[in-house]
Amino acid sequence: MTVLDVNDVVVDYKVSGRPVVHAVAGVSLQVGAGEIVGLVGESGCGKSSLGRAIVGLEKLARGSVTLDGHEVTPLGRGARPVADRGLQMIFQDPYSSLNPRRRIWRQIADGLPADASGARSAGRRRAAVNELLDAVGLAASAGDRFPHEFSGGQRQRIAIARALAAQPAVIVADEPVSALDASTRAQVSNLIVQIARDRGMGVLFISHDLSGVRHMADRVAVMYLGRIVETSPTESLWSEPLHPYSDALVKAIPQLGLTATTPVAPRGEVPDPSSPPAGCRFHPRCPLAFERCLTDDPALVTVEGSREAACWLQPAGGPARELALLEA
Ligand SMILES: Nc1ncnc2c1ncn2[C@@H]1O[C@H](COP(=O)(O)OP(=O)(O)OP(=O)(O)O)[C@@H](O)[C@H]1O
Repeated sequence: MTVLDVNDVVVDYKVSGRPVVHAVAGVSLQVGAGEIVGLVGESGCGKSSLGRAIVGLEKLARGSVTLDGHEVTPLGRGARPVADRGLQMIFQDPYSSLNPRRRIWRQIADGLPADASGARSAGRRRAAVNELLDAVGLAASAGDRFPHEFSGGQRQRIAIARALAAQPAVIVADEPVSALDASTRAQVSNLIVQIARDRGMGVLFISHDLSGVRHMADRVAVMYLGRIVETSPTESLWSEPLHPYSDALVKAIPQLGLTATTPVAPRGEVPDPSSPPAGCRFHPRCPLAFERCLTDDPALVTVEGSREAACWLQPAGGPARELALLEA
């Protein structure tokens, strides 16, 4: 069941004296209850801008965001704080979003909904906070401490507890584990998966680390220069990427056990989003580009039921199949 429905969202940045940056150029995306959707792509593709727009931290130039059937980001209202309790965001650096001078339990308690009588007693609020601390693997005593007393991984657990306090339907997590060391990264990723499953909560997990996403996401949306170019179930993306850009990202990951395979980064750089290439935005970097790609912009279309791709080679055969044909 779809819980978050992002429809044709556009985010522009206007800086005086400079051309407008079209960071998100018409993105539609859905997240189901209890579903973890990875949003991947190179730096500068617009992932953070999209995530921030979804929770209301960036102004939408066009489009809508619907949560549980209710529009939460009306067009033209402008940027506003994360106002809808049903949508919470976790950031890469939890320290910057925690108040250094307030005890942890109070910061988590701020997110608790008021109960039927309008306010919760201090004792009940503290008990609710203790439950949340327990849910993220921290002792109740952590609530009496201050942010600087915790490691990066523990702070991210606190940020998750604080987001959970509002009982969100969806969490947008923007690179939540990128700043952590490898073992902590796995633990915090696993925690997010477990919480999403236990609570039926949707997660949009933004990451430039495709291999990390592979172990936790049900589905992956690949973003390139402000657009979604492919959405696929995670394993399908791995075994048979439909879009040449997804193909390049998968090939850029060192394959365990295949020491002979040299990872190949997508060639070239992400173009300037203030003047994207004509036709398919990926064509200047695409090894499979042909005439039509230079002039016509491919829409994201359904391929094979649960998969979508924006490529003129689809639905009649993507990069993986192309390769198979060449090798045959
Ligand atoms: N506040 C801003 N003002 C102007 N341009 C911005 C602003 N924020 C982002 N941009 C530009 O918008 C484009 C998309 O940036 P965004 O941070 O959303 O991408 P990203 O995929 O999340 O990259 P990263 O992983 O590096 O954060 C980039 O060209 C970036 O320079």
